[in-house]
Amino acid sequence: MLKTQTSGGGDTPLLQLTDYSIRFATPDGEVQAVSDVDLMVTAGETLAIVGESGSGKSQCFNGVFGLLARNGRASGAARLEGTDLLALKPAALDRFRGRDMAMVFQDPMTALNPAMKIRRQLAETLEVHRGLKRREAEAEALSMLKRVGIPDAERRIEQYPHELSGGMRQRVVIAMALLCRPKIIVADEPTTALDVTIQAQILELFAELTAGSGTALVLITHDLGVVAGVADRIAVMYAGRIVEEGEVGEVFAAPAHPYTAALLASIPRVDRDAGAVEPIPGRPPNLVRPPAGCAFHPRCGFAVERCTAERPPLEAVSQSARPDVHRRAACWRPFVDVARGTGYGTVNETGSGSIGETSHV
Ligand SMILES: Nc1ncnc2c1ncn2[C@@H]1O[C@H](COP(=O)(O)OP(=O)(O)OP(=O)(O)O)[C@@H](O)[C@H]1O
Repeated sequence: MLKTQTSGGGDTPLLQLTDYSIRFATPDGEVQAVSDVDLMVTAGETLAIVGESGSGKSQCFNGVFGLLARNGRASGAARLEGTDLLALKPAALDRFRGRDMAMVFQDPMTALNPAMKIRRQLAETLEVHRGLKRREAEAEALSMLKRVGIPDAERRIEQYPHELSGGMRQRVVIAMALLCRPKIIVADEPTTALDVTIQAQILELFAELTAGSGTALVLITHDLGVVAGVADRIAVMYAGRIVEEGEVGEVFAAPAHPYTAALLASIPRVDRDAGAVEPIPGRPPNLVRPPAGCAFHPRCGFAVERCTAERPPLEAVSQSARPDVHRRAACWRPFVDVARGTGYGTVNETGSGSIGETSHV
């Protein structure tokens, strides 16, 4: 698969989340869905956001797009090229959506109008966001449909969404997102509903179409398999916080946080037999009353007393092979030696199950 060109975390931020939190008011108390996130997305990069179900991946970006449920509230700052999106009035935020930033969801029908032909839906996007005249808009819509690989595009463009397959509908939604030449596209589990061969095609398409265009892609997924092929960087979320962040190859080879290692060990991999898959013990915490200290400590085989009482900050853990890419972990016992390619995952594989002081960085 293709990888997008990127300069990683070193450039001027396109999107910068600072002290960013999301809370939901519920009868049981406040759900701490996203907490104190500091995250940067740079132009042209593909950043994967991964974590178990309920870890806050979707809400984190729903908040950026102003799409939280009524009981939700985002705080901190979410700056797109310096403009704090959280401070904008709905009408102003609306102008950013579609034009500067686009979101692609798992179900393409959330973005498509079932009663409107594809031609009109795509053309309308261009008329509204880029001010194109009808004829121009329709011509560009057709050429984009061809670029996203819809066969027989001249005929398909005259159809309604229900006449297309799921994979084709998702291609239409991607076409719609790309038509406005947004600075950033957030794709939330864009291929989960599709069959496996189509999944790979759609992700390759995304990578191809964003590569070189300067458009940043944030890929939200619980499927670590898709991450390896298309993303440049990865941010791992647990209980609403980023627990590890870094260049994909490095994080996969030498996870610095026990949760990342556990997540990697919990998925089938082509280089290991099926028996090597180890589900993560225990359950994700209740976000109304998250555990004190590190939220992962009740499930962590490496926790020490400090982990139960003090929350570890997200801090640089090593001299990365790519110094322009942040490598951070929120762990009191981060364990990574990039030069030797060791991390928590490699500890498990050698069966030692513990870490030595000398290996700390
Ligand atoms: N409207 C809401 N009211 C209360 N809690 C909510 C609301 N919406 C989401 N949450 C909670 O916020 C937390 C984060 O949810 P989020 O959808 O971001 O998780 P996720 O990591 O994207 O999971 P998934 O992969 O299952 O979509 C979850 O605990 C969820 O139950």
